[in-house]
Amino acid sequence: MVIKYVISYGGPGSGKGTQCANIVQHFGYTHLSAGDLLRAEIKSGSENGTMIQNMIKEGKIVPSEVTIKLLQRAMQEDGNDKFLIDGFPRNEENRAAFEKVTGMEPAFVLFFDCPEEEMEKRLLSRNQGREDDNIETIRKRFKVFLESSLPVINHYDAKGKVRKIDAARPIEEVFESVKAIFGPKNEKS
Ligand SMILES: Nc1ncnc2c1ncn2[C@@H]1O[C@H](COP(=O)(O)OP(=O)(O)O)[C@@H](O)[C@H]1O
Ligand SMILES: Nc1ccn([C@@H]2O[C@H](COP(=O)(O)OP(=O)(O)O)[C@@H](O)[C@H]2O)c(=O)n1
Repeated sequence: MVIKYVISYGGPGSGKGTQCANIVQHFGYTHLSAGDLLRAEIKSGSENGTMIQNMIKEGKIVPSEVTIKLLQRAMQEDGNDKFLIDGFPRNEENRAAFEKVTGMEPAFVLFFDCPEEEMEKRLLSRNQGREDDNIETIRKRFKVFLESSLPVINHYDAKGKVRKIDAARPIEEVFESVKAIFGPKNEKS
């Protein structure tokens, strides 16, 4: 089976997860959120749980090998051939390590571009009880995003794979842009 994956990329609160849920409905991809997988790992009481929890509280990026193992396991268990990988890669090391381990590159990268003020507003009203949605951790996450995003985007840009979307618009409008990128031929019948 030939496996294909698309990356959902953007700052914290840019709306990646929200758009991924729409894409799953419309285009039949399996959504794999790196953040959700890491949070599930904390809950499962695994030996890495405490380390992951501390990193997330500080807005830091968990070592690649940990996140990659979780993604690979989820892909193997699912059995679909189309994956939407959300919140990964978060930095250049994430990207290079994943491609080395799997030997696969993404079909394309959806880049949800959103100003910080808007992302901050959304995160502060997200109400999912997340330990990292407080102003102190949010600022740290923005800093990490600013520092780590450019090399990742530049890498994919050089390969012509970045599809930049203005994510500051209402959810439905953003999804119209997403649909135009996936194209009518990929819609579920
Ligand atoms: N286009 C949008 N306009 C307004 N609010 C949005 C939009 N997209 C997402 N949201 C809301 O903002 C918050 C963060 O969105 P989410 O999809 O969780 O972001 P991310 O996965 O990028 O961190 C959620 O509460 C979501 O309902
Ligand atoms: N590839 C990843 C993705 C998330 N994470 C951690 O998980 C946190 C939350 O990521 P997320 O993708 O669920 O949420 P947002 O920060 O995009 O809102 C990040 O701030 C990191 O601490 C990570 O370490 N490595």
